[in-house]
Amino acid sequence: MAYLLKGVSILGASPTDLYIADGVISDKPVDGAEVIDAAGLVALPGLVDVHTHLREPGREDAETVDTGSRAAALGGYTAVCAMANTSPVADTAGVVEQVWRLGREAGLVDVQPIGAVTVGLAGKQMAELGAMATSAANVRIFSDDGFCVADPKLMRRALEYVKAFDGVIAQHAEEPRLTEGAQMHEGEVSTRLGLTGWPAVAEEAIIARDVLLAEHVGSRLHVCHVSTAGSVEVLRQAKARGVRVTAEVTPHHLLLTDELAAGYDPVFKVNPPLRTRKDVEALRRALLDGVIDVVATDHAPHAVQDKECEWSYARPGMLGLETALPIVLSVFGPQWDLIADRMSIAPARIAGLDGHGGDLTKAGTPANLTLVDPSVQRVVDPAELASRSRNTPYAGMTLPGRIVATFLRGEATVLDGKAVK
Ligand SMILES: NC(=O)N[C@@H](CC(=O)O)C(=O)O
Ligand SMILES: [Zn+2]
Repeated sequence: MAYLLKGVSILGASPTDLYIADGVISDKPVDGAEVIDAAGLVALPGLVDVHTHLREPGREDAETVDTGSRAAALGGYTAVCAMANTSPVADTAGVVEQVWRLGREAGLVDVQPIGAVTVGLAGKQMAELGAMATSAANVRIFSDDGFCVADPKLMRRALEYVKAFDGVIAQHAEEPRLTEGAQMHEGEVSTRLGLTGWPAVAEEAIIARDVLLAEHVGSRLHVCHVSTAGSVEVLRQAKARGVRVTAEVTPHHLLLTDELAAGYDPVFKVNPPLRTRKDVEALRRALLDGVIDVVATDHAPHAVQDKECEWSYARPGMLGLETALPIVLSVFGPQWDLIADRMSIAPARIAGLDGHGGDLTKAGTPANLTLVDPSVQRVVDPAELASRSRNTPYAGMTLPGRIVATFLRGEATVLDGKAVK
């Protein structure tokens, strides 16, 4: 199928005609191309998420590779990295290949499996990182996300191991002794609500340790869901010294604060927890100045019984794929170059996903892109989400931006705001 995006604005530039044929951007008119009236629409390189929980295998009641892929495409994504905290854990070549194959079958986004760092995410014994790296899934990112690789010797060995093939360890930075029993951010609000707090230093201490380990080994570290102003300062110093560290921030940490816990609605329970206004502002500045490299959703679907219960019993995590771009647009406005870099180009580079995050003005670039209508305001209705779960913290909120179409290697996965298959 060939397409002509008529009058499209590439990253906010003046309107032009963009042709897609044979899976790539074409610089000459293509006969018989299907014409899409793209006046007023902005083309972005397809979004790439380095932190998605797809829940398959094991919790198909919360999400599957298929439903999660659909949510991703509808959110403007063309690639997602699937976290390893499934059941069984993605700690062998067999499981990562299964997830990779399910992604291919769904065919809506490129699903790039992340492998566990330790067997069963138990933090005791290194998983077979090499076998996962050389498997069909071609794993490059390893993470025990959900848990921190707390043992410094294991962390060091993992960093050393992946250096051989330029892999990266993505750390969920949480010193477990400092977060025992934690229910929310430790501060004024937790004191008032009588909930045990997760102190900012539990995150910052691990990041400080890990940038030193990464520096010592000369290997690549990626920090998941950075949530505090202090973490930003640790990262700023490490980057200034040339440490090979990258970092992500979630849409919810860019917008929401710990005050939301006051209603005890578990939809706002997440790890790391929502922090303070001061943290939110520091994270926004860090994304703007590049100390934080990417926006990652940490899309964390949960079944109703795991979320609609008493706060302390509820699982942490919130949906993200279908609302990420609207949230980022609402926070930063139409800064298209920034959005393209932090949500597509930089994440594709971190994940080693060639073909994503390409230059849409160049002929021959793989046609992975999304078309956004920034003029539309939409109310988030959980019932309309493609995800199998409903735990969005944005229900009822009016957000800017509608994903009109998404293309994966030149094939439409979303047209007119609807998934094609
Ligand atoms: N973010 C969360 O609160 N939960 C994630 C795990 C994680 O990303 O730490 C999950 O798998 O549900
Ligand atoms: Zn995590």
